[in-house]
Amino acid sequence: MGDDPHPTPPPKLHATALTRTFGRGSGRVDALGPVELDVAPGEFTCIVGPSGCGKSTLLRIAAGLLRPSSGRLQIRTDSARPAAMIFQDYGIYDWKTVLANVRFGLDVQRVPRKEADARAHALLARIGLADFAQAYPSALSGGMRQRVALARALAVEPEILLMDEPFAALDAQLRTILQDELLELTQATRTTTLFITHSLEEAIVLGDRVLVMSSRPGRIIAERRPPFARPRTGGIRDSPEFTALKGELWELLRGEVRPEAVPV
Ligand SMILES: Nc1ncnc2c1ncn2[C@@H]1O[C@H](COP(=O)(O)OP(=O)(O)OP(=O)(O)O)[C@@H](O)[C@H]1O
Repeated sequence: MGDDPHPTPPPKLHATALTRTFGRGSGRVDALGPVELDVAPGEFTCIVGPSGCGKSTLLRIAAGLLRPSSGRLQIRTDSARPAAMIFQDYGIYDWKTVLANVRFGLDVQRVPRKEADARAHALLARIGLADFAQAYPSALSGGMRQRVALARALAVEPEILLMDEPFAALDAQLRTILQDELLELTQATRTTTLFITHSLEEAIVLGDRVLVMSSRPGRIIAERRPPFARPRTGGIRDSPEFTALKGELWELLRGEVRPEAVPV
């Protein structure tokens, strides 16, 4: 066999036979799996699935916040800061200024103050918050707070970005705006991302791949690749391909969302 001039890079995230249960005996809940999942470097993977199917559990295992019950999940790391996570509730510190919040991970990494400030200011400018560097989060709207959380996560140039319903608390218009901003940012940085959402629209706009999970215990039951070249913009929402894929994904999900409620 000759050497392949373009070998496929190993996945950034690799999960195999991954399961998680909570509790014991009659209180036992099979929350997740078995899940097989590979995420390639630079790939933006979205996961959609019914409520309670184990999506957050999967992400928390990826972030190292929770241990699997069986199987394993590996993140291939080239740096000391493998993963950054963003939650729905922002997770930013109210007692720190916006600048200090964005710089937080860099301070932990002991990046020299001057360089850390420069990187934080550059990111704030990019997300339209340059004028708020010295403000405290209490002075910001929900959308602005989530932008700060995003800037803080990206500042450390993570190997993989883990996002759990980051826009769920925002109103529809703001959500669309932040989707477009995240699209632009991640297309520029090519950050490997695992993104959980209830919104099919969000998954199609952002994802290289959309994975559909079954009801609990969540397994991956389908994969679709939105047929939109990169760099793409939010304008794809208006295309017939978008509407068709959204319909197809909804059909896949429909059987999983509270199956007991579906009339026979
Ligand atoms: N710490 C825990 N102890 C006991 N059960 C848990 C725990 N964490 C999650 N569960 C259960 O595991 C299942 C999966 O929860 P998880 O939060 O991962 O689902 P999800 O798909 O993220 O849900 P949602 O979309 O509603 O946020 C649920 O039935 C939940 O009640």
